[in-house]
Amino acid sequence: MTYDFTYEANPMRVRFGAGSLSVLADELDHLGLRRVLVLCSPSQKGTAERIASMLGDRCVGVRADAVMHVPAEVAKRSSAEALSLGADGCITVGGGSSIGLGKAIALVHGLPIVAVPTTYAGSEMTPVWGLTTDGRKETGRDIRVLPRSVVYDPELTTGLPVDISVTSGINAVAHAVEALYAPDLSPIVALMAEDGVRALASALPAIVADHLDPQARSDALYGAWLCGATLGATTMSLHHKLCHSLGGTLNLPHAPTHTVVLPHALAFNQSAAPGAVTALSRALPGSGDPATRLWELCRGLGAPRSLAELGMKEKDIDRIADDVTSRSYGNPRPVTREAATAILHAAWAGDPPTDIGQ
Ligand SMILES: NC(=O)c1ccc[n+]([C@@H]2O[C@H](COP(=O)([O-])OP(=O)(O)OC[C@H]3O[C@@H](n4cnc5c(N)ncnc54)[C@H](O)[C@@H]3O)[C@@H](O)[C@H]2O)c1
Ligand SMILES: O=C(O)CCC(=O)CC(=O)O
Repeated sequence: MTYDFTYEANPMRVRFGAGSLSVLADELDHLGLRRVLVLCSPSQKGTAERIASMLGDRCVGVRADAVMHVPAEVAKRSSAEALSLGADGCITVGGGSSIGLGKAIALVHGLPIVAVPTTYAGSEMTPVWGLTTDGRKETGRDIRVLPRSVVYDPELTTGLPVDISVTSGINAVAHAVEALYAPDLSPIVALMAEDGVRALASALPAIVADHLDPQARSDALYGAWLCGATLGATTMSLHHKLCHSLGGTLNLPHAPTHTVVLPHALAFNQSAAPGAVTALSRALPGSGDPATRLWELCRGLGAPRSLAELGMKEKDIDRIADDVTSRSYGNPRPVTREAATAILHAAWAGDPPTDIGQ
């Protein structure tokens, strides 16, 4: 094989292990942080308060108003609070919504983030921020929003409901799938992507069988770390653009939307991404092409199958197709308005994935 690639490692520390929440204060010492604000979603307030009491007077407050897709007004309010409390950093505990709020604050005030992820979304591994203003979600890259330290404690994920575990796990798989056909893929990222998919594809059925299974929870979080790192290292394509448009414009739930759309976007791209097909065929169980294997895996996990069941109306297909074809991004196959409409229609209806346009 002839290699030709660029790879840039993201500067951050990772502490991984059951019970590793106990090293959080060490991480603050390492970064020289003395006055941190803890951010979380409303349902994670208990964990956030536990962290606040562990940290004592090094914690200046808990803010529990993180919500999906980071509405600009929530970001503005939390930034003002961080400033007025004199915070020198933020701890984000929870999923991508909490980390997204920390990133919005970091983008404006440069406050460093220590992330404690409790879903598999992978935002903690990326310099990618997202912000929704007037129903349009914008994303961008800025190294200031990359968490400086990430504490992965699988024990904090045992309470993650099985349905969220499943969809969040497939959200992670989506990062690895699109990394495998990204224009800026490198060999090390390909290894991470394949192993991340393998880890999640074996851990998720075990979590569905027993959500307290410590090995499965550890394997799933390990897979989420790898998949998140691939998102941080590469440029995402059609699948992520479709999901951002569906989430930002129609406020569809992030991880379930990824779960429904991924087999269809992959089915469309497979013929133009032979390397991704080979890697995914090694990593995913079952037989047939990777899109079909993924569809079958999701079926076995009891995941949602259609955008209709997530609340999307058929009449919205045209609007989203217009939006994704008006944006510019790389994709292994050119995306026509007709193809975008057909992919969205199949995902809306919950049809099995087929190679639209062949
Ligand atoms: N910028 C990036 O790189 C990136 C990557 C992935 C996702 N995201 C963003 O992250 C958001 C979605 O993240 P998400 O899917 O993690 O959803 P989320 O953070 O909204 O979490 C989903 C729900 O699960 C709850 N929850 C989280 N951890 C829990 C636990 N251990 N036990 C019980 N409940 C728990 C949360 O409180 C919330 O109600 C979206 O806004 C998405 O755009 C960003
Ligand atoms: O919405 C964001 O913050 C960016 C999200 C992203 O690129 C990964 C995802 O859609 O899961």
